[in-house]
Amino acid sequence: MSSATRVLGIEGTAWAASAAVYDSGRDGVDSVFIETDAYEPDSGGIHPREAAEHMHDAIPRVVERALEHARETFDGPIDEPPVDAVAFSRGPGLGPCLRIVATAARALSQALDVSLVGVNHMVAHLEIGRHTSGFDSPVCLNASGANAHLLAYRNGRYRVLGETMDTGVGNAIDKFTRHVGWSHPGGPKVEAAAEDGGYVDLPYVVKGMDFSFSGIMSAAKQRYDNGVPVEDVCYSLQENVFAMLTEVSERALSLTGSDELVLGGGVGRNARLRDMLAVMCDQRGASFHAPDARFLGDNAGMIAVLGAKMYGAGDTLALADSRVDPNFRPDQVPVSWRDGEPELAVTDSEEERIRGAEAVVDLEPGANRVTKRRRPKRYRHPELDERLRRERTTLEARLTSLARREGVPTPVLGDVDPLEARLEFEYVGECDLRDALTPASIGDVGRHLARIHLAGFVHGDPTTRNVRVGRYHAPSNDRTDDARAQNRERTYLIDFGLGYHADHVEDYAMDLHVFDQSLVGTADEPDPLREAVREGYREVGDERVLERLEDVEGRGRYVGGNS
Ligand SMILES: C[C@@H](O)[C@H](NC(=O)OP(=O)(O)OC[C@H]1O[C@@H](n2cnc3c(N)ncnc32)[C@H](O)[C@@H]1O)C(=O)O
Ligand SMILES: [Fe+2]
Repeated sequence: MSSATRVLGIEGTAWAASAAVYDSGRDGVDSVFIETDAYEPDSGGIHPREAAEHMHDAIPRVVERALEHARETFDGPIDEPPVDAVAFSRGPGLGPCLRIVATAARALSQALDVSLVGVNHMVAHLEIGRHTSGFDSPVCLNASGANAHLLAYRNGRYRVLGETMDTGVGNAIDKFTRHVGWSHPGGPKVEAAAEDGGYVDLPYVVKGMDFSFSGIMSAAKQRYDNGVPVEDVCYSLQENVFAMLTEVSERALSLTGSDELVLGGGVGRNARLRDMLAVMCDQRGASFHAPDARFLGDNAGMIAVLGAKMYGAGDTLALADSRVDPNFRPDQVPVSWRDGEPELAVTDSEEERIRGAEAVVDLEPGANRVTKRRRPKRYRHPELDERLRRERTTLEARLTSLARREGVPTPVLGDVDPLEARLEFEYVGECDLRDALTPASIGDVGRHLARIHLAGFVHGDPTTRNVRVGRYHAPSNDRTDDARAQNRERTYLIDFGLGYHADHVEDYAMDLHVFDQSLVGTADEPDPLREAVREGYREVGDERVLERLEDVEGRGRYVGGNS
């Protein structure tokens, strides 16, 4: 008889004082007991000091309750501890709250004489979904209060494929509800009010794999102040914010080639968000999983479950190393418990029909033609859907031509039909850059991006799939230098559908950053390639953009490479 693993978990990063007992079961049927005491501010948002006072009072109570449960359900020898380990949330979260949780966890592990496991709260939000789904290697959307990001497992880490450029998604929604005078947490109230609402136009901001909520939130407050019914604002807020998250999730599936998506985090309790993700996955033939509501918002169950996996891998902490980390990022965690498990590979390339996240693309190399159609996305509100498809089609046509005028190889435009969201292009290149990652082509990309930035616009989605590489076949009447240098390899930028006019260094740096992250996500040894794109950029472009790029990466949100 193999013995079960039993772990007591403690959570208290922000609002939930929670303790849980995970039992892996002897017969393959596991169980999770969770006891939670929520902090509910009288007014305003979460006050860090009040939250810490709540943890101080409530953590001992919930831990006691979990321990009682562990003792009641323990059928081992009377002189043995009722669990194998104590796991706790080490971060990210509010420092004073984290320290109370850590102190309780250390004391308990010592009293019981069992191992101590330090869990990253964000990774716990995603592992619980992987655990309850049974999926092998899903992409995970984390939609929680203080965060919003997409993660995928690669080279022993969870990589951040995309994330919010400002606040977390829950906090953004909660800020709006504070503005209209509703108590915390606002998310469930927005969901309830949205049921009686209709659609009004609001901003929609997706930049490559990243997204931003600040513009849409100010606009929502303004609409409300101007007398738009709050139900309509709530409805439209949900439609736009969740469509942004769904769009980026789809892009992550497309980029990684995964056909599994799991959802985590407190905002995952929202039925409209789950519905959009399910519809998107259904439309592209992927599987979607959201864990039960009790595992979505902050809870110690997810801490205990991941704690058990880490304990199984021998990933425990010495007391001296058990400091908390309020800024603990998910990509800082060495994933000890998935050794030898499948990771997200890069998909194979040339099919005749490519289903990107954005559009269906029909390739006819023989006819030298590519037709791109932005099909309606069923998950999006029809009005929003139509607006995005039309805008992106027109912009893509315009920016593709503009880039050519700046000397950047792009496909020649054939036909444009904004109403049908259809574009026809010349077929260019022989393969995607992702299948021919050479420093020379990547240097080209650096120079190309620098040129369009100097011309005052960004590509918006410069990934290794949006660059084509191949020999240039000049038509016989083309007498340019390029035509004479026929044997030279050419690097084309395609898919300007997310491009926009911009004159801020920050936008240019973000453009480069998107490409940089795509290299990190695609190449096994990204570092020389990352250097090549910077060198190319430096030759043509503005040095300040490269300085800002370092800045962007130095903000700590983005950790690339294999370290
Ligand atoms: C660092 C950690 O402390 C933080 N946790 C956190 O913020 O709690 P979490 O339970 O994951 O998410 C809470 C958020 O989830 C939102 N929320 C809960 N139910 C919701 C609903 N039905 N619709 C929309 N939002 C909802 C709340 O408004 C709140 O903003 C995090 O994971 O970012
Ligand atoms: Fe959370």
